[in-house]
Amino acid sequence: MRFTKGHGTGNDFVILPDLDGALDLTPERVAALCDRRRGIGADGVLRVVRSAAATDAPEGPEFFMDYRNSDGSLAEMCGNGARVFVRYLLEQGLAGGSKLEFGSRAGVITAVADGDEIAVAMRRPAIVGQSSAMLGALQLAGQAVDIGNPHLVCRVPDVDIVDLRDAPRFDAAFFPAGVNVEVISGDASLTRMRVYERGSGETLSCGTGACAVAAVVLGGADGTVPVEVPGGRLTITIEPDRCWLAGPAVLVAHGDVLI
Ligand SMILES: N[C@@H](CCC[C@H](N)C(=O)O)C(=O)O
Repeated sequence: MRFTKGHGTGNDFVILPDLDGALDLTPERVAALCDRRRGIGADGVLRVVRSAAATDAPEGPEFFMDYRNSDGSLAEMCGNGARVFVRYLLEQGLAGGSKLEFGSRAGVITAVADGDEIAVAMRRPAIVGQSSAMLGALQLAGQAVDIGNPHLVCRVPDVDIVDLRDAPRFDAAFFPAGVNVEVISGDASLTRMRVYERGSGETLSCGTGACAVAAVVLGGADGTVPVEVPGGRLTITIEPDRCWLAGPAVLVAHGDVLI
């Protein structure tokens, strides 16, 4: 099976071309591919499939991004994955031009490529309430944000001192499908963020997380926020009816996988 490896600000993915939807991509296979010692290693898998061959693709675009977390679970959306997916479509000649659309479980995504940067427009993040999470013995209050997938954004004095090795405990009644937990410091001129992703653990970056963070930092208003993550920098622009996530997206290898 052919694969490509890519990343967006260090949030890394195994990309599997499966244009006709023939692949049996079980959760176990995804977890094996993402295993950093016994597999290729990644935060998630991006299956590239024609919308006509996908069961959950929205009407319209030719291609569908089937995203899976590294534990094999499905997620509604992956912002960095979307940017890397676009880089793959462009580099493989499956799409052309600087503006394109593709399908995701969160609906149709618009993308714009500009040199090293790829920006994707997702739905506008909605602040949906308050909740809290326990990180070890540390209890953090936060704001819950929905951008297709669920996030809890918690302000801390210094993101570097938070221990994200273990999964945060959260209110399962509030987040019945689980949650991605972001810790942030700074302000709208530059926000620092670390994240523990549902289904993947701590990652170097999370695009939808950065959008959720921007919504909280801007207090629900429109605007642009640079978000610094351990893997680099993302720029988030919230408009009245959508949210742009911009940053680098890179392919690093092509190969054959035997597992
Ligand atoms: N890394 C992603 C988010 C991937 C999905 C997330 N772990 C979830 O389960 O919701 C991003 O860049 O947005």
